[in-house]
Amino acid sequence: MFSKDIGIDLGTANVLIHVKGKGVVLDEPSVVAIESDTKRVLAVGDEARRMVGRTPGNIVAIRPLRDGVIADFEITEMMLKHFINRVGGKRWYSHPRILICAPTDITSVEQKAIREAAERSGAREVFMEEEPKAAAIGAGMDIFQPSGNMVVDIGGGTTDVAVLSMGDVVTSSSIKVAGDKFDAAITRYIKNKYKLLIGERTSEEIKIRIGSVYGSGQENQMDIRGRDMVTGLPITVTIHSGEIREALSDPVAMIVAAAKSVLERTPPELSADIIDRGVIVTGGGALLHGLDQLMSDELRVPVLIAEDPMHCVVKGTGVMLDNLDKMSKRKLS
Ligand SMILES: Nc1ncnc2c1ncn2[C@@H]1O[C@H](COP(=O)(O)OP(=O)(O)OP(=O)(O)O)[C@@H](O)[C@H]1O
Repeated sequence: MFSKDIGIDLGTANVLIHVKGKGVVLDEPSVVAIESDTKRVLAVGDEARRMVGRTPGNIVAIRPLRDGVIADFEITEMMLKHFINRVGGKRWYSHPRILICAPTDITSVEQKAIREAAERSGAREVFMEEEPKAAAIGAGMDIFQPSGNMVVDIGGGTTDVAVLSMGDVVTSSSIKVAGDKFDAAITRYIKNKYKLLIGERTSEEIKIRIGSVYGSGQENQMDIRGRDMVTGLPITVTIHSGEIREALSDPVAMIVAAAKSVLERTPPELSADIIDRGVIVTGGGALLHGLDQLMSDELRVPVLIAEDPMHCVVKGTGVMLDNLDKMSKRKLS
């Protein structure tokens, strides 16, 4: 019988929802546009994102989850409820079970509040799972055997590195260096080199279109527009992949260091498994050109980019929902 269990990847950059039997039904940015004086919500998701950096004074487009933590709890709750209701509408007559993967570093108070928000949206039961676990399962790893599996999930706010065995995390590290820090590094580089101010969305677009972290011959260029810091006027500058590589070298080195530190703390038997199976990279950051070659050079183990890396966590929630009764699960108190 069709069940309405749903899995949610509540990410700092994107929220994805998986409905059992239907697959991924929602994939939208974690952005809410509100009227600052009345606090009225004007738009959520894609529509709100189009407003980032382009709103008049009384409208603000907010990313309520930033740097892997909940920066604005009230808005996060509103956004979560909005998305759950959008997916379920009035059809939640059989109250669903909801499994949520939230950022790794949120506090127990925040976890409790997320659960309550989901319950108020009609959930019968709410479960929370660790993001790297869902990412590994969604990437197709069998983490329930007594063998080592290593996943590096590079999202918007955080990079989570974990070695999993027998269904649980053995060694891990979570750092607040991921897609947002890449964008900030690009903004800084262009400001210093060209005295050009660009917006958050432009730096993300540069990263996605010509970003590269490994000099492999595939060089691209892009014309960017922004405000000249000296004249104050709009100008266009052409930038190249090599420059973005330079801009991203520090944050990428921090991710490599986090992965090395996890490998160094991993028991030798599990390390041997990782050499055989390789490290899997998930999350939007996995799409950065050349990341697999760079990491594999640095870590000296095979590194593979997951198929459809931005959907791994939510796909993992789908698999976990199928096994909810069998799997060891952590229900919030
Ligand atoms: N082609 C691409 N190349 C590089 N980065 C990309 C690409 N596409 C998306 N991204 C980046 O991926 C990030 C979003 O990834 P993802 O949706 O996995 O994060 P999230 O799950 O919301 O974040 P978190 O795991 O921190 O909660 C953004 O920073 C985005 O700019």
